[in-house]
Amino acid sequence: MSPSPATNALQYWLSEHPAIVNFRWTTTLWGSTWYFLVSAVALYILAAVLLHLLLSLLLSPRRRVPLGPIPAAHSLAVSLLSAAIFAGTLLSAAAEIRDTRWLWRRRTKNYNALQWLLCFPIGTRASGRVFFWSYAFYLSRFLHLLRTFLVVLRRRKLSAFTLLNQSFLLVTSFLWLEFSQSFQVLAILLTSLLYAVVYGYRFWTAAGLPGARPRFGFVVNCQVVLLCCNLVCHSAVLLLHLSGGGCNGIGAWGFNSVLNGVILLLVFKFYIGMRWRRKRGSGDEGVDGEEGSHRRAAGKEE
Ligand SMILES: CC(C)(COP(=O)(O)OP(=O)(O)OC[C@H]1O[C@@H](n2cnc3c(N)ncnc32)[C@H](O)[C@@H]1OP(=O)(O)O)[C@@H](O)C(=O)NCCC(=O)NCCSC(=O)CC(=O)O
Repeated sequence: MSPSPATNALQYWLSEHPAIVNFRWTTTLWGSTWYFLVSAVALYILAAVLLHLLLSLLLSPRRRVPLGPIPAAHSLAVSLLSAAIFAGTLLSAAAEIRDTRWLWRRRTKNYNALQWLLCFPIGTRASGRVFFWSYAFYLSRFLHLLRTFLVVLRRRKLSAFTLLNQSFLLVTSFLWLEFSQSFQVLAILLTSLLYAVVYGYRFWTAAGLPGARPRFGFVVNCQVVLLCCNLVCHSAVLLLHLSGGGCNGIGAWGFNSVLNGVILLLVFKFYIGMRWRRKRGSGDEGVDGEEGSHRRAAGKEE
């Protein structure tokens, strides 16, 4: 059975368009220099802290800044963009495996698609389809950062975790491209799927769509699942690196593993604390999603 015109169009726009196939990570691309990365992270942290301090000086701690439909629109935009990145990466990875399998097989016998997803052959360059989507993921981080400012305005909350987590993710996605790091295809698939689900949920609850009931611990539960999957994949990368001919970008991978380990510890600490508080019967703002805690707070204020 031949694919439908809609499937063909999707395939073309997500994995066969010349801009995708001929993509190359070069210093002429927006955001591709170390100077830009360091400035962006510093500016983000500074702007978030300044906004938080400014609001603390100008408004009482319980006063929230109403933002109307902006948080819901932002959640919808992040969710749709993440779903597009997920679909693009999936189709591009399939096309890349189909087109380059012969090349890796020539170098290493029995090298299969799963191994390629976990461990790029040494000498892999940041060009072609999957790196196009890696760049799209890196750019999408900037849209993602806006949420920190929306949370500061609406919930009057700024946690060190958020600053750390968002900065780490920006650095991680830059390193993926800069060092053609192994495992990035799987990491993008898992992370963009998580964003599509978490932000879809945030949009759904914010817009009050049918069945929109904030669920206790939804975001942190999703986070724990993702980080556990990452842990399993990281172990597999290490195993392949040590047992085979080595994986490309292993230095960047080691650095990202440390960042991931720090986030994993913070999330687990938060998760255990949240469960423990729930057991003792005291609620915790923010564990059932932004919209739920916002609505509770709004209810208290009204
Ligand atoms: C789940 C997320 C969508 C959450 O993102 P957000 O956009 O809400 O941003 P955020 O950073 O402000 O996170 C806030 C949420 O974290 C949860 N949370 C967990 N631990 C927390 C802690 N210690 N302090 C405060 N909040 C904490 C809360 O439930 C809160 O949700 P709320 O505010 O609703 O209560 C995602 O950003 C995330 O954290 N992903 C896990 C890290 C990740 O993706 N790693 C992949 C890297 S792959 C990789 O690195 C591969 C490689 O090594 O190469």
